[in-house]
Formats: sequence, C-alpha cells, structure tokens
Amino acid sequence: MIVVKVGGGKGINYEAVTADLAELHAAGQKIVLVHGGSYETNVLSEKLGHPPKFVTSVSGYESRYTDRETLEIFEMVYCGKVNKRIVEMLQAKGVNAVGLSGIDGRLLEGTRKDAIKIIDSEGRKRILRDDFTGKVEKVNTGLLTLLLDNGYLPVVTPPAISYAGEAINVDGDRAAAIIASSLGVDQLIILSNVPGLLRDVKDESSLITHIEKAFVEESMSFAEGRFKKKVMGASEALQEGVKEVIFADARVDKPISAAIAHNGTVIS
Ligand SMILES: Nc1ncnc2c1ncn2[C@@H]1O[C@H](COP(=O)(O)OP(=O)(O)OP(=O)(O)O)[C@@H](O)[C@H]1O
Repeated sequence: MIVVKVGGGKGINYEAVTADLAELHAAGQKIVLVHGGSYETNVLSEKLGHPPKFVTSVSGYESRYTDRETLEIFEMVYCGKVNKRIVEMLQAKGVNAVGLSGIDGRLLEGTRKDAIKIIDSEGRKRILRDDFTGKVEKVNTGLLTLLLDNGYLPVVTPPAISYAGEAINVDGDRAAAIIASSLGVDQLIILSNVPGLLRDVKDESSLITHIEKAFVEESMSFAEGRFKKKVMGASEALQEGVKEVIFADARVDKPISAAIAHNGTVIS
C-alpha cells in the first residue's frame, strides 16, 4: 500500500497522475490519493472578490488566512472542482475512485487553533482569532481500509474536522503524512510542480537526490514558503514509522512510477 499526495500548484499533469494511478491500481496496488488545490483556490478567490491572503506564523511557516468566506471558497475548489475532476478522470480510466474530504466520516480529525500568532507585513506580532485552521491528529483508518479492501481508491482532500465539528483548513502534505503513518505504509510520495527539494528554488537542476532521515530537519533550510510544510510532513511521517518519503515531479509521464523508482528527493 502507498500514500500519494499530489499538489495543487500550477502545471500539475493530472492526466499523467491518474493514468499512472490506474495502472498501479490494476496491478493490485492499494493506493490512497491525497490532493491539494492551492493555485485554483487563489484563482477563484480573486474571481469572487475575496483575494487570497497568506500569513506567516512567528515560527516562520506560511499558511492561507482562512476566514469563513475563504473556507467556503476553499471547499468549492478542494472538495468540488479538484476532487471531482480527479475522481472523474480515475472513473474514466476504470478505477472506482471515491472522493472524500476530511469532514466526511470524520476521516481527518484535529484541533482548531483558537488563535494564531503571526508577523504582519510591517514585522509586528499579531494574533488572529477568526482563522479556521488546525492540524490533523487522528485518521479514521477504518473508513479507508473499508474502501481499500473493497477495491475502491480513496481520493482525500482537506478540510479536516475539529473535535467540535467545524471544518478546518489543514495542510495537505502533513495530512498525507499522518494518513501514511496511521495506515502503516512504507512509502509516502509527495508530488508537486518541481522535481523535488531543490538547493536553489530557481534552478531545477539543483535537485537534492537523497537525504538521510537523521538530517531531514537540516534540509528545511533549503525549503521556502509552503515547501517547508512538505519537509515537516516528511519528518513527521518518518518519525511515525514510514520508511521512505519521496518528493517528486507531477509534471512528467508516469509520475508515481518514477517516484517509486527513486526519481526525485528520497528521504530515508
Ligand atoms: N527548496 C525548494 N525546492 C523545491 N520547491 C520549493 C523549494 N522552496 C520552495 N519551493 C516551492 O514550493 C512549491 C511547491 O509547493 P506548493 O505548496 O506550492 O505546492 P503544492 O503541494 O502543489 O500545493 P497544495 O498546497 O495545493 O497541495 C514549488 O512550486 C516551489 O516554488
């Protein structure tokens, strides 16, 4: 069994991702797909007159500021447009895919942060209280195995659900990490619109091909912006027993098979 996260950045080749998934599924591989939708959410937010805002926490992590209106736009894109497009593409290739958000069946459960401390554009510390964000702490693995054991391919997307029953925006990479460790899989594959972790984000030939598990935290220094969450997710997955995390390119042909064959950044 493998867990694959496909990003929602610009340039992702969903046709190639779903074709590869269909082949692996037909060969008997059990797969959980987790996806993002950040780029399309930015586009729709602009169209609806509620432009996206990103905040940087005091510890240096960037995230989408998610007030109630943003959460609704986020759901339109993640649970609507992107999730259904992926499910449709898989169905067209003969895979019985089931789209689920973290709210459905309390698939991804966690705590909503009651306040987040951010640094504003003038460098001042501020506290945000109307943010619907949090972190996944529990996975309903029973629901996933029910589907997997019956031949379905779960296509999972944020938001998650808080213990109080509110939808919360959570990071997709870290959600994929906890899904992978909760299911006890050996490999977590994180695909995005870059070949893997780059030494220099502007130079695609500066790919780091292997990182020792013990040095994953150090490799954080190369990651900028939201890629930091991928490294954090990788670190969490490895700590919780996943043997290998691979950051790889979702713009190429057979992106998952290429990642399984170690094209990308392998952390082990
Ligand atoms: N050192 C780095 N190596 C590679 N990419 C990096 C690095 N630092 C920052 N990035 C950026 O991270 C981006 C990928 O992360 P991003 O969160 O946008 O993708 P995603 O996972 O596809 O999105 P989503 O949140 O929708 O799942 C790349 O497009 C790149 O610009």
